[in-house]
Amino acid sequence: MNYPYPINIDLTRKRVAVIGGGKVAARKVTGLLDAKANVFVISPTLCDAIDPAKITWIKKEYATGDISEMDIIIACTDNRRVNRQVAKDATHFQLVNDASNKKQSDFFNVARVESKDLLVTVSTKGKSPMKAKQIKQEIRQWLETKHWFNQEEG
Ligand SMILES: C[C@@]1(CC(=O)O)C2=NC(=C\c3[nH]c(c(CCC(=O)O)c3CC(=O)O)Cc3[nH]c(c(CC(=O)O)c3CCC(=O)O)/C=C3\N/C(=C\2)[C@@H](CCC(=O)O)[C@]3(C)CC(=O)O)/[C@H]1CCC(=O)O
Ligand SMILES: NC(=O)c1ccc[n+]([C@@H]2O[C@H](COP(=O)([O-])OP(=O)(O)OC[C@H]3O[C@@H](n4cnc5c(N)ncnc54)[C@H](O)[C@@H]3O)[C@@H](O)[C@H]2O)c1
Repeated sequence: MNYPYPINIDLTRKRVAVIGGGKVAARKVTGLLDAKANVFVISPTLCDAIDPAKITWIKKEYATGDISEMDIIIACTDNRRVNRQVAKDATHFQLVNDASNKKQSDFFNVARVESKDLLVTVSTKGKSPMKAKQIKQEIRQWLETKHWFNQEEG
């Protein structure tokens, strides 16, 4: 992504589809539920880290048409062909993240440090997510030394 446009989105009135129910899906679902999004998981399986009571589980393999009513879509099955199909099926007014292919993504998820009155986000523009995670941890430590980040809040 050469020209990213960073924004904070209110997802409380949005429908977000996560395709796949594995480890990566679990991380994305956690962030989406923190943001109070209405989350739909389309996947034949759901890993233990996803609480079925907190999402709508559509227990099936992905098929074209499943995302037609969704605002935001995250494709994170372990099958790149399926993820590509999801990206192809999305219309121009839907936003898609293909977790297995940067080139097919309209947006990237970011690493974040958050407390009640502060949100710091980190992106390497897709180049190194591990580095983003590491930088996030260092920013958190730095904020703690300044007393700008209260662990109990965030
Ligand atoms: C920040 C974070 C947010 C989140 O996920 O919410 C995030 N990835 C995180 C972790 C992480 N990602 C990966 C590992 C294993 C690494 C290893 O083992 O070496 C770990 C570490 C872990 O799992 O601990 C591997 C990986 N990631 C991507 C690909 C595919 C590709 O590069 O095309 C592959 C290879 C898959 C494969 O091999 O097939 C792609 C993306 N990952 C992004 C975000 C976006 C760019 C962010 C940026 O601009 O910097 C982007 C482009 C799309 C997206 O996902 O939005 C979160 C840390 C959150 C935190 O902890 O704070
Ligand atoms: N972007 C990131 O942050 C990141 C990080 C690591 C890996 N990845 C990518 O994410 C992919 C998934 O990783 P994982 O560890 O979550 O895998 P996983 O094996 O834990 O989970 C895969 C999930 O996809 C589901 N699935 C498979 N076929 C499906 C279909 N046709 N329709 C719906 N669901 C289907 C499975 O049932 C399972 O729930 C990896 O292959 C890799 O390419 C992305």
